[in-house]
Amino acid sequence: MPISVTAPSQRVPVLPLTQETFAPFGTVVENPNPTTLPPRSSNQTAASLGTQPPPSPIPVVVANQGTALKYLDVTLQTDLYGKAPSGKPSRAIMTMFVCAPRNLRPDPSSPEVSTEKATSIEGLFDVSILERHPFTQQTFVPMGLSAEDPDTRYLVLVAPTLPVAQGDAKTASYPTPCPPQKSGWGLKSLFSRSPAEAEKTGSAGKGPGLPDLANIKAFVATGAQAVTYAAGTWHAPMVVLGKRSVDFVVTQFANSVGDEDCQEVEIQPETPNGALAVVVPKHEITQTTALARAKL
Ligand SMILES: NC(=O)NC(O)C(=O)O
Repeated sequence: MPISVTAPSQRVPVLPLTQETFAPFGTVVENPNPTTLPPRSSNQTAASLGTQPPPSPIPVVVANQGTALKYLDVTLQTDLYGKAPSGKPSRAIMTMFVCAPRNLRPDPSSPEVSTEKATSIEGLFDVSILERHPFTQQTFVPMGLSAEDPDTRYLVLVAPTLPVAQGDAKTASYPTPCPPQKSGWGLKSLFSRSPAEAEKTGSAGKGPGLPDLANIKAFVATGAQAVTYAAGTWHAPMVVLGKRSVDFVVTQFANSVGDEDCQEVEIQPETPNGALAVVVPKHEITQTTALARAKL
């Protein structure tokens, strides 16, 4: 039976999904430099690279006889099952989630769509459940989408983990790896992708605490972005927006021990009319935000 937690009524705005904003929760997997093509590209407008890889925040090498750029360690595959109480070994698994678009609730505070002041909000998504995989990262790779497709986007909803007092009854039963030591964390280590550095950040597990609902974050992802939830990161089940289902290839580790693979909390509203609701803007609004960001 999942644990139930009460959430105060709250409206959560969506943020564009970037490496920087998502760093405390995992990684965004995307082409780090879409305007740079491989050296032996037939596209004449591409920057000429010769045999040297371009400067990049993510290590990159030229591969495939000069016809490819290979970015290294675009996300870490974290297996912490060695610390699981059952001792049952894990295996790397790949699954496919075929996700239907979610229904959004109309925003009661928006003006009528027929008036001149048409609303910029598509609707509200009520968060009713969060889950985490304490011993593994989980990577969702959308298939067959384009970054510009107005009919498909998806939401990535994540929450930090609350610290726990020893003996906290609600979380005591949850098997989790030890929380990482925070000393020595800095911006550099947060953005580093080397396994040693990752041990100091979220990839070493987040500890047994419940989700910090006051600090839940909502990101809107495009079809050109995949997302990795770091081990132990509280997140909502996938929320596809738009008109069509989206297929995601999902990679992670698992050992088939129920609460070592997945733990859930149900979110109850504090009052009958209150809800933890993500405010979903219309597609044009998020596109404009992304464009403005690209021009900075
Ligand atoms: N994220 C999501 O949609 N689902 C899961 O994490 C799962 O393992 O079921």
